[in-house]
Amino acid sequence: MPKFAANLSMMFTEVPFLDRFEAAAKAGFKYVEYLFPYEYPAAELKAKLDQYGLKQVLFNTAPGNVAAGEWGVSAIPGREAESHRDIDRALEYAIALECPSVLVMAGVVPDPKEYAKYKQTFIDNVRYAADKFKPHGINVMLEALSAAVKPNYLYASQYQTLELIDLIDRDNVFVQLDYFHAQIVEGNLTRITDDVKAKLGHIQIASVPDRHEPDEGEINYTHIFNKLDEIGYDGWVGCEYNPRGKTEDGLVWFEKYKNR
Ligand SMILES: O=C(O)C(=O)[C@@H](O)CO
Ligand SMILES: [Mg+2]
Repeated sequence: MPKFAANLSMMFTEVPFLDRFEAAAKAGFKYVEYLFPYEYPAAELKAKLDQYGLKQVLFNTAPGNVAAGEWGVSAIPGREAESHRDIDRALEYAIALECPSVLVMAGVVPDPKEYAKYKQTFIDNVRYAADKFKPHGINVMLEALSAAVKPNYLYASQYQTLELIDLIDRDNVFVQLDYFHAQIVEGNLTRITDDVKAKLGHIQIASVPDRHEPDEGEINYTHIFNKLDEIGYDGWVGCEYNPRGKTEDGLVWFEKYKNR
């Protein structure tokens, strides 16, 4: 059965960020992921992980100017120096946190006519990340985002992710398959799982359409978790959902998985 990671950006938001490590551990999680570590010194975050016996499995490169609609800068032509700085900073955190994977955020493409330039910029910057991460055994994740969450993000389909990975041509770049986005964009989740399995590096889950616990809505997660066992997936599954109510109250689905 999959190893589940609590997403501390979305779960346990009843308490301040630094208290969410304890809350996740108390709820039975052994692994955590979250969007960004950069507001805190890495040593402070590592101390929290160690104190509660947790392993960090994923975080993202910096998002750029979120208030201005940005969601990553690594695809934006002219922002290469900033992208490289963000990647270098992410690497420092990944080493300090002993985190095996970092999602390199691409960014939105404001004008579809510019798409090819953005795509090539992203390919070049991800190659930079992959080459910097490689000696440390750290992997780069690429995640397709649905327009429902981030309109005009560089890529929305799992098949675009696969094409990008092919073009980037580095052996430490993998698919981060978020079933929430994949269901909205293309469905066919069983086939998608088979199609990406050779390059599958990380998974995220939530119900569709409401992005709640994985026990309601369009996706049959019992089937998905069995499918992940069938393909021999041994990575992590990030619980990237907005709890319906109090986080702990929504964890009934997790009971049978929590000792893994
Ligand atoms: O939005 C998501 O889904 C994510 O996983 C974020 O980390 C990146 O947009
Ligand atoms: Mg996601």
